[in-house]
Amino acid sequence: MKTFEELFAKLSEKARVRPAGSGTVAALDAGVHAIGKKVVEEAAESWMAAEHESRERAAEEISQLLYHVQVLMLARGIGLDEVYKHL
Ligand SMILES: N=c1c2ncn([C@@H]3O[C@H](COP(=O)(O)OP(=O)(O)OP(=O)(O)O)[C@@H](O)[C@H]3O)c2ncn1[C@@H]1O[C@H](COP(=O)(O)O)[C@@H](O)[C@H]1O
Repeated sequence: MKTFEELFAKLSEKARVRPAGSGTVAALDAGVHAIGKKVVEEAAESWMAAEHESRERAAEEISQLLYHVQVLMLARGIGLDEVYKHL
């Protein structure tokens, strides 16, 4: 388990070190368009799970949505503070 900030730190490190076998590195290499499609896909799955499945399944889909949102941020070089200032 990790917090939103801890996951972002981990993914930032993956982007910097680029370890072999990292799904995050592969996603970053695929680019903003492909990452954006994953964000939309996970958003839809989160919605469907929240409406039709268990709380646990919805939480799982939402965690995947948060992951792909963070990858999108990294792909555009957007830091947490740049997002938080709008909250
Ligand atoms: N939290 C996540 C996480 N959530 C979702 N995903 C990715 O999102 C996919 C889930 O998408 P789907 O439900 O569509 O599953 P799928 O259709 O079977 O997968 P695809 O065909 O779409 O790849 C997973 O297969 C992972 O590739 C994640 N990948 C990584 N993390 C975290 O990121 C860290 C770094 O990961 P790597 O970069 O792979 O080392 C990991 O230690 C985890 O903590």
